[in-house]
Amino acid sequence: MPLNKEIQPGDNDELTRERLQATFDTQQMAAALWGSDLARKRRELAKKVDKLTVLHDSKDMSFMTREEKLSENARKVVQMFAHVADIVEDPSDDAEMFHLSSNAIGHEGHPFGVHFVMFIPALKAQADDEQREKWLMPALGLQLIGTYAQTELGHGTNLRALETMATFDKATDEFVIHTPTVTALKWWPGSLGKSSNHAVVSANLIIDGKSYGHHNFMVQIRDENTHKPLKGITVGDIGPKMAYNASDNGFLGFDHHRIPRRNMLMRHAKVDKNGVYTKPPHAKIGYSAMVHVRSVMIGHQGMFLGSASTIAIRYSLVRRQGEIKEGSGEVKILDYQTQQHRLFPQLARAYVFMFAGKEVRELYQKVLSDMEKGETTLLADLHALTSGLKSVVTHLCVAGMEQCRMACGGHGYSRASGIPEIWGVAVGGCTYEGENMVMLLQLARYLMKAVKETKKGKSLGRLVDYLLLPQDRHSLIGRVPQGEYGPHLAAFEHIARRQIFKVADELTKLQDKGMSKEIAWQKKAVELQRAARLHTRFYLAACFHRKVQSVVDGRIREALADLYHLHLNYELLDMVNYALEDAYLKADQVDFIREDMYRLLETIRPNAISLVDAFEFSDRELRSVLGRRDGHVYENLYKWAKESELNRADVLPYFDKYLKPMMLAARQRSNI
Ligand SMILES: CCCCCCCC/C=C\CCC/C=C/C(=O)SCCNC(=O)CCNC(=O)[C@H](O)C(C)(C)COP(=O)(O)OP(=O)(O)OC[C@H]1O[C@@H](n2cnc3c(N)ncnc32)[C@H](O)[C@@H]1OP(=O)(O)O
Ligand SMILES: Cc1cc2nc3c(=O)[nH]c(=O)nc-3n(C[C@H](O)[C@H](O)[C@H](O)COP(=O)(O)OP(=O)(O)OC[C@H]3O[C@@H](n4cnc5c(N)ncnc54)[C@H](O)[C@@H]3O)c2cc1C
Repeated sequence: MPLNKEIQPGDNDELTRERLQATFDTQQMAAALWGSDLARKRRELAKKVDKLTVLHDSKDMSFMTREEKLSENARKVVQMFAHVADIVEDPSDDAEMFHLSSNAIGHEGHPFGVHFVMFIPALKAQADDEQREKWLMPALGLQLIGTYAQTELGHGTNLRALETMATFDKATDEFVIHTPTVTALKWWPGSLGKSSNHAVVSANLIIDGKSYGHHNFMVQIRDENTHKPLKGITVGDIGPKMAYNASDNGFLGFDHHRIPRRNMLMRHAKVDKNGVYTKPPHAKIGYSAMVHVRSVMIGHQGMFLGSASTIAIRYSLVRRQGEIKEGSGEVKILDYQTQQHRLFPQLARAYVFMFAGKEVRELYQKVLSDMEKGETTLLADLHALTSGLKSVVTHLCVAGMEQCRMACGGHGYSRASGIPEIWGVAVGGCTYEGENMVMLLQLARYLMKAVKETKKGKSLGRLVDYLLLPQDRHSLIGRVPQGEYGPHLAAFEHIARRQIFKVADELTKLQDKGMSKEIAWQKKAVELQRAARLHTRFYLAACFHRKVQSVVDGRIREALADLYHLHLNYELLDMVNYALEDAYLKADQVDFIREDMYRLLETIRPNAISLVDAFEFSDRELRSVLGRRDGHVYENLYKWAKESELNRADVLPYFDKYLKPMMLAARQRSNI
């Protein structure tokens, strides 16, 4: 059977020749990346969106003001819901809906961004049956627009310091929601500024003067018809951001605003009409919407890096600059070893982040169904895993995307490349849903607990059972037959385990000297977050291994294995200092890793375009002139530049207003 190679009439010949070299079928690789069902659905929905002009951008968003962006994406999201039944197979499938929104709307935000990613998940996990009936159904039916208002101007990380109050008034059976200070203003919630009319609000529950910590409350903030803020509510937009500017992240204040008692989300924690409080089965069950987003972010971030890699690799096959052999003509920039070394490891990361995203979603679904039954044993594992992955993946994604941008030279800096916007959206992920450093320390807590269990000969679970294994003193990399990569994965494991035990021992020593647990933790915090990173990078490498092993088709497995082996080599070199510290690796082994990595760059080179084609991003979804599937970059860059708002007239008013009078005056002075 012929292999699918994504060749279409009118394509740039250079790219066609590249595509013909592929050793595998791109549609089968897409199935490995997305899952065969989702890959098929993506392909079909992209075709349908192409035909539905109401879903198309009315102009490039780079040339729009914020208000135009908000209005444009509100228009498109409404059209998207109006046509949803004709486009997707299952509107309740988050993954399919995400791809529809990615094609039709892009990633700059829209009024329902937080509605679907946090508001609804919060209701699903925390509202009781009656409350689900009251709010979840209307929310799913788009009768209201919700947001998730937790962060305040003064505090985002330290949730225990949130100041918004929900004081129970027994006499009226209501909560009084109040913002006591300026720092207590809710700040940042997506779509709050101008779009939402409801919010899940985190506030301190106070009953008879006693605080029970923050809980979630449903608050209507705007009138459903006039959209004006309700009495006692102040709400607005927090202003422009690095990116994500089609989202109206907002502020929100309450002046003794009253809501019924039953507006507290009461699936787990409860308050009855007498003010009697019932504790939830797990203290952090109210954090479930955050865990939900952290779990979806992994795959999304992989997709962002996949988009940037697609743009940079396709462009690097069109762009020619300089000669390798004098007189033999300018080469494609992807033929430079430095360009391959810059881009292929990012491509490999994009692949593994997408695989890890799938694994973590499966664990999330399991925990969610357990929670329905009041079972919370796996919550700590999920929290630890998502905290580490969220931090490592977002960090490596933005570092990788920056490599992609630089690899496109000057044109990468233009918004026409599409990279600045996706970079800006992805980098937000380092901060939202828990600042990365803070979340790494959450994982470190879990790892330190795991060490304690290990010392008793027990394991906390599958994610950390490698801590029970003995340490090898020396690596076998380069000491076993060429082509065996078991020792590479063992090196990730060794490095993580060693750092985890090292910092655990250091903490114990400090405490043995009389230092308090908290101060010892501070003294070792940098080392602790390193342990969390190394653990997560081991998890990612092991996840890549699991994926390669699971692929049945030989050609796909071989092409994926090349990426996997590159990943092992590149990441090991990135963290090689840890393996040199205890002489686990010797200098000749580091050289071996390097040489093997250079060999793999050459092996991957002929498959490069097909490895990015396999993401199957449509041009509409990619929104990049450089990353166009057909490779016709230059004529389209020129066309794009002509759309610039500055080109609407040959002479703009500021010339006559400022520059001309200055030059005239200067000329007059020089004539005197
Ligand atoms: C259809 C799909 C469309 C998708 C479209 C996607 C586009 C979307 C784009 C953008 C959307 C952006 C949306 C962004 C939203 C937000 O940012 S919402 C706000 C998020 N805020 C945070 O993440 C705050 C971070 N802070 C915290 O989570 C916590 O404060 C903390 C740092 C974890 C500490 O909490 P706390 O002080 O309460 O707890 P500790 O005392 O430190 O720890 C006590 C123990 O609890 C354990 N713990 C903490 N959290 C959890 C949890 N979630 N689950 C389980 N266990 C938890 C912690 O580990 C401690 O355990 P131990 O005592 O055993 O060690
Ligand atoms: C694009 C975007 C969208 C958002 N959407 C929402 C939303 O929909 N709803 C919502 O409620 N919020 C939202 N947020 C807010 C977001 O969740 C918070 O900004 C985030 O949790 C970080 O909190 P912070 O801003 O208080 O940072 P800070 O905690 O002030 O962090 C500043 C620095 O202090 C360090 N630090 C803080 N605490 C510790 C610690 N314990 N140990 C070590 N270092 C520490 C951090 O590592 C960081 O370097 C959004 C934010 C962004 C950027």
